[in-house]
Amino acid sequence: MASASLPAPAPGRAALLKAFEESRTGVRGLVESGVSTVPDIFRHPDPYASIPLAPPGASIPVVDLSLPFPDAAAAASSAARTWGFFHLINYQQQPPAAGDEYPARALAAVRAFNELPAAERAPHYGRAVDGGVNYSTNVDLYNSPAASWRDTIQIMLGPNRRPDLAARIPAACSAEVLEWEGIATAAARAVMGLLSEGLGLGAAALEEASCLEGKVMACHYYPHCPEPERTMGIVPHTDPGVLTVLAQDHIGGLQVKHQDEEGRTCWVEVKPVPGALVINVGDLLQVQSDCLSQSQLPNSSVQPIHQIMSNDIYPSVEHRVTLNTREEPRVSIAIFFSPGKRGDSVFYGPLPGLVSSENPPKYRNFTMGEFFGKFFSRDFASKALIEPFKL
Ligand SMILES: O=C(O)CCC(=O)C(=O)O
Ligand SMILES: [Fe+2]
Repeated sequence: MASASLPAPAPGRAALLKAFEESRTGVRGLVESGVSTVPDIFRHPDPYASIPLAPPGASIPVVDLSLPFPDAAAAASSAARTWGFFHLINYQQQPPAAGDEYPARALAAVRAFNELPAAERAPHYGRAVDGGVNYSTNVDLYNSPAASWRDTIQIMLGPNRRPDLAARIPAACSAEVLEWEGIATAAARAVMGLLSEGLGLGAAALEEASCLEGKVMACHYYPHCPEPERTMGIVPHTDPGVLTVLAQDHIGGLQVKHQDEEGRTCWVEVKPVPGALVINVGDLLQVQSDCLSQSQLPNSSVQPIHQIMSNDIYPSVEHRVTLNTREEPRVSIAIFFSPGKRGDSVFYGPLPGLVSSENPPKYRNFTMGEFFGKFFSRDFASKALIEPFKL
């Protein structure tokens, strides 16, 4: 019996991902090739469903670093408790000189790299983390049900920073992003001081717990999208670290989940504020407060040596990036700070000073290896990261 020849089956998601990945030019490469629709692998079922947008005028709090320390600490602590997010202003001691404005210079340099000809970007494309730098589309590309419209240069700044790191970062932005690292780290140090103070731990607690030493920078480029309603820039997620310092350009799109006084949940836009950084609490600050070193335990009794976790006092709040119809791309640079002390015998868990019989610990202790192992084996879109550590 003669069989009519059937059309070849449409390639499955795995084959489409493979073809996309082999182009080595990211989402920007799709835009360069002239796509006028969002390819299937980037389509989200209904990206903007479910939770409403907050009315215009709603916004995250502002913390002014030029206020006297106790006032700034009270403002940061209140913002972190109620929103998990705030704008930080007056974080640079001196206004930047003309032509030397940061973070604008770093954002422009990241944009310049992403807009180099495809043949110059492609050699950088890859997912390996051992080189200290990678450039790819979505760190969770193979773990998530739908890809997002974003390319990222990821830079491992510490601990175990490579001595040749500067040479491994694309030359188009290397000097600028490393200059920005210094300024952003100074801002993070100041904010950690405020937040530690706000927990009643004294200003030095987070820094002493090595929370400025673990650093990953993610330089995001969100190309213009032909169908912004079909996909996302970043799906709703929480950040894994202790604290995130984010610089964004003028485009906007970041939104934070927030519950108002009447208990209604909505997405609040984080509109770009010139001269402000966006600061947010990460999962480890929500959870952690107590770091234990087995090697320092006399007679196996437990002696806390680091205390950094807030036992849910500072929540790590979901956020996402939406796309818009503007022709321009969006650029942002996030630095995720986390504890630099990572040995198998170094444990993190709720701070003894914050727990009592009325306020029992909500999480068990864990190592950074266990924590980041969970982070890299899941897709972005879940709050599931800290669930396994809940008591
Ligand atoms: O680009 C942004 O505004 C946010 C980026 C972000 O949430 C992240 O990298 O975790
Ligand atoms: Fe994030």
